Amino acid sequence: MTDRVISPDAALDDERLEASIRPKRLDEYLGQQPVRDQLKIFIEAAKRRGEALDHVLIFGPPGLGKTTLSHVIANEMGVQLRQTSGPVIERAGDLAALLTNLQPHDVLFVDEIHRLSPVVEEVLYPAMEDFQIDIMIGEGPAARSIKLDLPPFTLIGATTRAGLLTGPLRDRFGIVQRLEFYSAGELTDIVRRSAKILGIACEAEGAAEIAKRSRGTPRIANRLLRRARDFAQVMADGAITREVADQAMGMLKVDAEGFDELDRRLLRSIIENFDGGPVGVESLAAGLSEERGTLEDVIEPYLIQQGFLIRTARGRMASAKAYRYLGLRTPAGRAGDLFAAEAESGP
Ligand SMILES: Nc1ncnc2c1ncn2[C@@H]1O[C@H](COP(=O)(O)OP(=O)(O)OP(=O)(O)O)[C@@H](O)[C@H]1O
Ligand SMILES: [Mg+2]
Repeated sequence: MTDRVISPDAALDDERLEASIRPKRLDEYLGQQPVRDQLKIFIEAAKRRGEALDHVLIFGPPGLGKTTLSHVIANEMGVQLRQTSGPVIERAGDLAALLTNLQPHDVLFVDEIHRLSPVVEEVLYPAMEDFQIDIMIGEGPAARSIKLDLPPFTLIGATTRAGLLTGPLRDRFGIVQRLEFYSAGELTDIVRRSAKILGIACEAEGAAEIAKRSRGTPRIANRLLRRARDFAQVMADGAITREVADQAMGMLKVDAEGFDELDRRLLRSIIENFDGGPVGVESLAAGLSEERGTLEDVIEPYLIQQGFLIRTARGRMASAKAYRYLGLRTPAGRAGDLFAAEAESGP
């Protein structure tokens, strides 16, 4: 895993500071309006009926707020949250122990739920559907299976890509929420909120500058805010103005699009080594010495969302926007040429 300032993966110092700025209630959870609107209703309805909330599947790229949202849901429901993750639950017995220790209506949060073993998944199905599990007692010919009743609970599963889940598991979630990249306006609000909590002097324009370069990701926005604070304290008078934010980002080599060296290398590699694509994800990953999963989960989604990268059935292609971004001429017949032609014929 690359160590880069705009990595959406959590770093150690993130973990500590994030605890203080992580939203606890739905109205502190900024952006993701459709998700919030829906959950508000589902939570209210479940509470009025005195039931556990239906199982929730949350998916979206790293750092967009899946874990945060799970805690928010438990808080709003007024229940405890137990946290685990797919790879940690090795045996069916581990899952049984977790489930039988829940209080009625509690949330069991399973991060990286796409990494559950098939055996554990089998146990999960009746637990989710009927609040029952079958466990084996004893071994050999004396072994027998007994049914245990579970308290009604809510399973919240998080994953970076819903496509990695098996069909039967996915079907057992009543509520499926997809998190989208945040707009610059939403991220500005998030930066301002975090600055306030951390006691950082940050002007509105400084916050906007940080937001623009955060790859649509709150975790990155909060991290860039802290780096801008360092810069402001040492190189300026402590306040994060637009200029200070701009200089700090320049020093960190995060450009105006929020891209760093790795993004640029990826786009340049497609163009220079693979003739603009299409190129298969494996070849691309090998060329960059990155893991395929990192490429697909961490680097690509934002480049695709922003229209720099196109995913086709035959592989990845650099768009005309990518050529322009790198200051290269767009070859004829490239996707998005229309825009390039318009842009070039302008004043
Ligand atoms: N909607 C939001 N409003 C304000 N801050 C947010 C929001 N979503 C996330 N954050 C901030 O971003 C940080 C990262 O979010 P979180 O850890 O929930 O991401 P994640 O999707 O679980 O990432 P991963 O895939 O790495 O587990 C949180 O600590 C929180 O401070
Ligand atoms: Mg998480």
